[in-house]
Amino acid sequence: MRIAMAAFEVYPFAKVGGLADVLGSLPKVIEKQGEKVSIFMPLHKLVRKNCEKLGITLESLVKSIPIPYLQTQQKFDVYHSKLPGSNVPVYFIANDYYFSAENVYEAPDIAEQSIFFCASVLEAMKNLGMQFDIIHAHDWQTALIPVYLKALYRTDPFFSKTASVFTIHNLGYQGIFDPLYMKFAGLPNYLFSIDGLEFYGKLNFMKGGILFSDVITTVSPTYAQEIQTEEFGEKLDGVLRLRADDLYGILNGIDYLEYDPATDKRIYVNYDLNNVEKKKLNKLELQKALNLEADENKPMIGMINRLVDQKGLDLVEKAIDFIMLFDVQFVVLGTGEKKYEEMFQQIQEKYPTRVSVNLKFDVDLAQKIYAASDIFLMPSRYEPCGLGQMYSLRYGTIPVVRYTGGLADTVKEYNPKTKEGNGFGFTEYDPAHLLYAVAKAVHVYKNEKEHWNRLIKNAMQTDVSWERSAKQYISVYQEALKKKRF
Ligand SMILES: Nc1ncnc2c1ncn2[C@@H]1O[C@H](COP(=O)(O)OP(=O)(O)O[C@H]2O[C@H](CO)[C@@H](O)[C@H](O)[C@H]2O)[C@@H](O)[C@H]1O
Repeated sequence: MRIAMAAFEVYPFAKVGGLADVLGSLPKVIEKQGEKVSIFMPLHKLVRKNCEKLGITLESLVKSIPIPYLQTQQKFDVYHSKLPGSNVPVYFIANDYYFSAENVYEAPDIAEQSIFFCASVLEAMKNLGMQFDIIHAHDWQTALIPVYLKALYRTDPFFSKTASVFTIHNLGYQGIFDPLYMKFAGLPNYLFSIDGLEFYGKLNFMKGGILFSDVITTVSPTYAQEIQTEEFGEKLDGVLRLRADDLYGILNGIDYLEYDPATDKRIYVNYDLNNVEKKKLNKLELQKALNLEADENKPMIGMINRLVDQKGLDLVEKAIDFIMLFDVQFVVLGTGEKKYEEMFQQIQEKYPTRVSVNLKFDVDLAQKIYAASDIFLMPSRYEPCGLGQMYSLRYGTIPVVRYTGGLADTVKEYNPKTKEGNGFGFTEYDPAHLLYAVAKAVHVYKNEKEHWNRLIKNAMQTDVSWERSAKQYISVYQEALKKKRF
């Protein structure tokens, strides 16, 4: 099969959150399993910067391609490179007007930007004569690709054998805009209806992706069920129930080659299951680097997140003073909403010797925290899959999570009787429940060394690789070809 993926973030070219990790790793594993994968992404300013840093040169393929049906004179160029560590081609859609913001999601008009990208991807394929069996679009920024395929390109023989797959990485971001963008996008008016892109009087790109793709996936089996309920459905639960037969939940994985504590160059000291005591050296080094008391026996709780409501940070705010009573260290890495940045700054001021708050985006520091921490905190309000807990497991850092979405699919409560389980968690969205889960973890860490060592072993042996999930994607692609509608 020839598969084209389209997304706004691909690691290492541009990363804001977990979407980049998925696009930077899944295609490589699908390729290893014998399929041909290509990636299409915008040539963000950040991509140019990262390519410079990584010594990657981009090859120019075509220049100044117009898109006749859009209400813009803007044209696009296509550049080409490969996903590092693979043969997966990456095609960059370049246009200085739309993709010159400092960061990925900072363009002045993200609706126009997304429309321009989606149309460019399809026009680039035609222009370069690249036909695909599957076009796999990720998140709302690329959700108009399946819409265009079913609307404007429906009778185009070039795409007659192409099926589309749309993956929801996060239903919390849908791309909701003024209906006037229908005209800019060159989409027929009849699509602006309750059975189409209309959403409470607005235009909803993600709704388009859900309704017009041949198959929909999301990033964990539990989240696939949750989003069909009113509680998690973000007002699209009805539409998702309508397409329940074509909706699959496939758990994300992580790149086992890139993220391996035995070889990871970003961490201070490498270790594996056979010499896991060396993990503590990472803690000692990080304590020194972050000006915390260097004490290998102090439990260190790590947290790495985009600082947004989704991540359950209000629970942390309410529980933190009690958590600090356990005589722990707390290391935070994240950027995001101002209110949360301020909240963490205040926590840092209150506990200057035991808390380290790092309000920046730093992938190297992230790995150091995954390796150094004893406990990784992820109390999300909702979590489509979550990668932080997966990196933690791989690095022998015990996750304490709220059992929702992919967190419920990957973290299993430790049972001291059977010695099974790889972490701790809670279900009710409540600070007391979070506190209890942290207390359990700290208690075992401090008083039950044998169980703690078993937990580390179980965590590091948990399979969070892509192998199984990549197979599932391939069979979903085959389903999409069978299910291809009109
Ligand atoms: N300040 C910082 N510095 C360095 N690295 C940072 C960082 N802040 C976050 N990160 C990194 O960004 C990634 C976050 O990924 P997650 O999957 O946990 O959440 P996210 O909500 O972004 O992803 C969405 O998409 C993914 C992919 O499908 C789903 O797993 C998830 O549930 C969904 O919300 C991790 O690799 C983490 O280390």
